[in-house]
Amino acid sequence: MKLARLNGKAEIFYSIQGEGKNIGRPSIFIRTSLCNLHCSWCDTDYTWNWKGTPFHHQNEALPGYQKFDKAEYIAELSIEGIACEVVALGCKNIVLTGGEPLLQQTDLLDLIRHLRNIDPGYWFEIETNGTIIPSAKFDVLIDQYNVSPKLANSGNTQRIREKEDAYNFFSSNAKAVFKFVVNTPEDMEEVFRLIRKYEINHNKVYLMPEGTSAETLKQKQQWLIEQCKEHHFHYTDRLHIHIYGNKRGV
Ligand SMILES: Nc1nc2[nH]cc(C(=O)O)c2c(=O)[nH]1
Ligand code: SF4
Ligand SMILES: [Mg+2]
Repeated sequence: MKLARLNGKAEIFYSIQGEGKNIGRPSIFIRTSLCNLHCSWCDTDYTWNWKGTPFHHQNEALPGYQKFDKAEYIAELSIEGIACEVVALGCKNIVLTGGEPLLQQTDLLDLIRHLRNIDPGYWFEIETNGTIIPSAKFDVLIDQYNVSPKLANSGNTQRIREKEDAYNFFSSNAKAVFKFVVNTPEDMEEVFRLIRKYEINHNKVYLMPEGTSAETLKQKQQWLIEQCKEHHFHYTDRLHIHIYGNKRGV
C-alpha cells in the first residue's frame, strides 16, 4: 500500500496521540499517502500536493515552497513489511492516518487482520476527513473513528468536503468522535450548522485550534475553550506541536 515517505523511509512512527479523545496515549502512527481533499492549511501536504496539480496551499506564499514529486513522496510497502515495523516498535495502539486513509481501506483491512492474527489485543483508530464511507467489513474491525470534517476555512468546495451520506454514517456510528479544526470565531456558525443538520451529539465533539506552532494554538485557545464550556464540547489541543514543534514523524 501507499504510505507517505519520510527521509527515504515509509512514515511509520511511535509517538503519543497528540489530538482528540485519546490525547497523550502512546501510539504507533501509520501515515498513508494520497488525499481526496486539498486543505490550504494541511500539515501533510506532501501526501497530495503533487507537481502539475492545480491545488493551492498556504505555504506557496513562503519563499522556496515547491509542490511535491509524487514518485519521491510515496513509499510502496507490503502488508507484511508494515506489520513487521509495527511489531518491532512494540506498542499495541495504532493510529491510521494520512492523507485520507480510507482511500486505501481494502489494504488497511488486510493490515488490521494481519496484525490481529499476531495479537488480538491491537487497537485501531483512524483519522479521517469523513467524506468516505467505510465498508461493513472494515467497520467491524475498527475501534474508533476520529472524524475531522473540513469547514469552509479549508478552501475545499462544499460539494467535495460535505458528503451527506458519509456524515450520516459517522454521526450514527457509536465509535465515531468528531474533531473540528477551528480557525476564527466565525467558523463556529458552520460547526453549529453541521452539528444540527447531522444530529451530532455535543458530547462527541472536539474543537481543536488550527495551527502548526505553539503560539498560534495559544492565541486561539481562550475563546475556543469558552465555546466548549458554553456548548458542552470537548477542547483538544495539539499536544505534539507543543512537545516537538511542527516536525514530521512525531
Ligand atoms: N503525535 C501526533 N498525534 C497526531 N494525531 C493525529 C495526527 C495526524 O497527523 O493525523 C497526529 C500526528 O501527526 N502526530
Ligand atoms: S483532509 Fe487532512 S490530509 Fe487531506 S488535505 Fe485536508 S488536512 Fe490534509
Ligand atoms: Mg498531523
